[in-house]
Amino acid sequence: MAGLLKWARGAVKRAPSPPRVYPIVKFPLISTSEKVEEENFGIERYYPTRIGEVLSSRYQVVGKLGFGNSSTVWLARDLQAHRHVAVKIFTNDSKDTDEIAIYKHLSRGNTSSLGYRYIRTAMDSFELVSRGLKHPCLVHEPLWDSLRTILERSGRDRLTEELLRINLQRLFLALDFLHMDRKLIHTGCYHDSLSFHIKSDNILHLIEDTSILGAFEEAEFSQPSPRKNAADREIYISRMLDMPKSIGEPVLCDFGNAADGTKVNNYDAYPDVYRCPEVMFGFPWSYSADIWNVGAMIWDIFEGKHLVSGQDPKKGRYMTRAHLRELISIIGPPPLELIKRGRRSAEWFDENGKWLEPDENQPDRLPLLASSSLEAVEENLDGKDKEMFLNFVKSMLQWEPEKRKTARELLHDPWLRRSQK
Ligand SMILES: Nc1ncnc2c1ncn2[C@@H]1O[C@H](COP(=O)(O)OP(=O)(O)OP(=O)(O)O)[C@@H](O)[C@H]1O
Repeated sequence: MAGLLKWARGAVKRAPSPPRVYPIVKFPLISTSEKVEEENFGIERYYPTRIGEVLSSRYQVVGKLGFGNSSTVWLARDLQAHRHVAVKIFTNDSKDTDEIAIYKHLSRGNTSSLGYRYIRTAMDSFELVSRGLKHPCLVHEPLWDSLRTILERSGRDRLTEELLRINLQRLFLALDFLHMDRKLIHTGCYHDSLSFHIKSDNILHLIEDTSILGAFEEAEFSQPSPRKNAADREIYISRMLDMPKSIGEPVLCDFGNAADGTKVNNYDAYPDVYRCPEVMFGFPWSYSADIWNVGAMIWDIFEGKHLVSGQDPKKGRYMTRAHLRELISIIGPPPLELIKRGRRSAEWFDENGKWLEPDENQPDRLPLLASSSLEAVEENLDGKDKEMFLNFVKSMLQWEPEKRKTARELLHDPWLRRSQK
């Protein structure tokens, strides 16, 4: 009987759709002298995707969603499952096969846990080959704008307090799953110009109103996006998805550089202003480094500016000493215990934990800044709201990693829970 039911279910399964035929139509042509999107990162590294192309005998590309340093991302129609998907096609030099392994690892966790809903998952993976070189590919749920793009679209530079809470609640659920269930730290290695930390670009939104996917496909079909003809390919301008009827839940993305939390991680990680004290001082970092990262990111999306600049007035660029003295000004000096643990502490502190001020022998040092506080640099809230918000932020921006609250503890924070009226 069970076999018969299975057969019946299979028999009524829809046959794969035939690929849509893309007629040769006119499209706005971009001058060959203009550099377009991924061309700025070295075009020969990218797979020469064409709109209308069927990938892996299953996914027909219907438009370009975006690009990054290591991939292009395309909206595709899954001809077998009769739905839209996002296909991320990695460059031929990418180390992002790690990302595929990480998605496999993520899917082996407790997928019924709440946090799993708030991380980007992979539905499939395959490989393309172009000019003899491999391009790993991941298939994801199509997602809507990132937090950063939402702010840009709305012409604002900061989220409302309520939106901030909603996003952070989901983010901490995602991090709790990542840290506790999967033993992963979101941000691992850090390359000079690339940053893979938790940031507003890495928080995208689920699409509940799927009509925007059909509208995207039709818009590309009837009014093809501008493109440039290059020797072996067409280079397209990405198309934005329309505004959905309502914005779906936020999901955390970009796990390609996640670090194994069960190992001792002692290498340089996190880009400049998001870097936690343990990385600056040079001792091992763990899950709590992500928490510091979130504390610093909150400033970007709620205050409309970085918490610190890290700009060294004498060197004219980011320097750890400039970062440290800004932090000292707003959260006070680091405890002696922490200074003693740091491999690099002697560069900035004496053996009693006192900041090394400039003197005749070392005039190039930076003097400490005037003392300020998080209260003084927070500009949006007043009274009780401000007090509760700052207590919440301070529980993340603790010099000592052990004193930072975990993602799970932060979910119980009184300021964060205030929205659940
Ligand atoms: N699932 C998705 N749905 C819709 N758009 C997406 C999706 N994934 C990525 N994008 C779009 O594609 C862009 C590039 O994606 P992503 O940041 O993952 O690429 P990347 O090559 O890993 O970037 P980088 O290496 O520069 O951080 C994103 O900014 C986003 O606009």
